Amino acid sequence: MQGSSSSSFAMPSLLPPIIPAGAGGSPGRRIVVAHRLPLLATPDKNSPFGFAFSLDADAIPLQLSRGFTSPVTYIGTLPSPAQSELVPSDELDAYLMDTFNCLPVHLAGDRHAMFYHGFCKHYLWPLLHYMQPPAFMASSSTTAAAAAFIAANRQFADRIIEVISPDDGDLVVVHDYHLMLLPTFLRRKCPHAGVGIFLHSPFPPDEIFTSAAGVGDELLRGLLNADLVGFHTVDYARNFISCCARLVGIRSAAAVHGGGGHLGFNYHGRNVIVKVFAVGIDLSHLRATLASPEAAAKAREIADEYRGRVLIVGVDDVDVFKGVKLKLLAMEKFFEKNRTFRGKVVLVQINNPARSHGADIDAIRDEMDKIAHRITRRFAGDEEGEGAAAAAAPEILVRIIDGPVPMHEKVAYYAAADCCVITSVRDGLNRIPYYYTACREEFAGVVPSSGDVVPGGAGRRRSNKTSAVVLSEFAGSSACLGDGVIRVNPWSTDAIADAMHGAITMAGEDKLARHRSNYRYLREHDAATWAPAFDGTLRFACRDHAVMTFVGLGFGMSFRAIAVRPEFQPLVHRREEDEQGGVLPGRA
Ligand SMILES: O=P(O)(O)OC[C@H]1O[C@@H](O)[C@H](O)[C@@H](O)[C@@H]1O
Repeated sequence: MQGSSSSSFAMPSLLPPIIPAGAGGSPGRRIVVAHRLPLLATPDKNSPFGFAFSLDADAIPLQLSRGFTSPVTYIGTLPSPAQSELVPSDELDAYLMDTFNCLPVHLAGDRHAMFYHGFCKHYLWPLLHYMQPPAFMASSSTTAAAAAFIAANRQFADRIIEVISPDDGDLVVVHDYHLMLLPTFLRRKCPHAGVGIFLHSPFPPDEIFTSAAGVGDELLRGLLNADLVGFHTVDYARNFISCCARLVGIRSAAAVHGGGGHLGFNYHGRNVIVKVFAVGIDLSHLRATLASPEAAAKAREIADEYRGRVLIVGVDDVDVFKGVKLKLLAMEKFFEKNRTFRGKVVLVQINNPARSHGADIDAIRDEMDKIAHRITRRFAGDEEGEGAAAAAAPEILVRIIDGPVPMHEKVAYYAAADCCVITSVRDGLNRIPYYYTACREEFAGVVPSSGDVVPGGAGRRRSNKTSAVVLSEFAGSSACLGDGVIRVNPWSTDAIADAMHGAITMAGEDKLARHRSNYRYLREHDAATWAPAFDGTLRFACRDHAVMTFVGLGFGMSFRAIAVRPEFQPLVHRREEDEQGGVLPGRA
């Protein structure tokens, strides 16, 4: 029984090919572990489980598994709301494994809430986004949240232990910050496991990370218990290395440069490689979405609705770090500064549903609504200049769409937009500029160009195979796209407003050159390129596992006394036991 898909059009197979071990692919399986399984769950009375399941094509771990040449097993929690509502059973586990290669981790409701909302989203997420968490450490609820985080990471590791066979070449690929402690638990029970972890979040400088008193060093050790630690950018990798030097005592002099553009540590006699990997978008899946009748119909609807106006698009999670308030304030400034554009430019801001909750999330929504209404109140119907008579009086200048918006509608907005604006104050990568650029290229022709309302563009129909991206310098993707984007400091609303103006009035050749440069990057770094790169480095990092000997604590290590929070104490005690002759992480 296959769960119903969220969209009605046909998709190419999303699962990586099933290749029997030893049949030409890399040996062993890849056990891909993430907080969530790459599944969608919709309530379904006809299903024995109460939910119908389908693969979630937008799940990053699924997209990034496309390039593996080994069979893949996914481990993670069930999608919401199944995670909290479904009663675990062997039948369910067997069904998900048989149908989707998915093995669920059943975290009890309270534990999951404390793990995810309590520790991950309210503590780790701000910390990794360079925010010190002072209130957290004093709170008593924190102890429970930290304990849930530890217990959840252990439970994930236990699930891996049930299926891993290191001697057959199985390797574990862990996604993201929720599971930073997982390698510690896994290595205790399975010292020879080959483990790589990729952080999709930023990683802060040591000055910030030290504020996680009594927690940070164990998180670092968790990462160091992997064989490969991957990041989006060189800055995050460098920050991680300086945190390791400061909190765990690994002297940077002990880090050795590897041939493949990576840094290597010797941690307890084991090689640990730190490396940057490009994460792109799944172009083949995007093309299938763009080819759907739903996308074309939506694109035509958008073109009709915004005909004669320049469309700016923004798509963001509702999250304090996405800088959406700054974006709206900049839009207000843009209309203040550019009277001739009043009535001729509209911002459509799509808010993805928040995955967490709290006063900060509610506050963002309220502020966005207030600013959007104020912009319309101040500037709607106030247009002037040559096109004033012709332009229909706009009802709104900023339209906020509070998600969920299906992918086929998002791609239609991207394809129709003359400019995309992302103003995160801190962001691991942010692939929205990638999607926008790809949709402009791949969907050209379906949506009429609005070039005729841009000064200098009158009378000319510009090709849609062009795009303009205004991107925060604090988003990881700005380092990847380089000069293809107009880079801004999002803390300056003047700078954003000027960048928006620059983007929509940019000379055609300049715009085309930037678009081509961005699109080339997307083609060269398709999501399918991640797995071979990560897998190859992981296998290289694990090459000595079979013959590893204990090098000794003295090598490149010096420990200093760090006060450890009580809930993290069990980890430390175990480590001390290990160092006294037990199972030392990575020791043969
Ligand atoms: O918000 P969550 O559920 O903790 O998920 C975090 C991840 O969410 C993804 O959407 C982002 O692309 C990642 O960069 C990020 O790390």
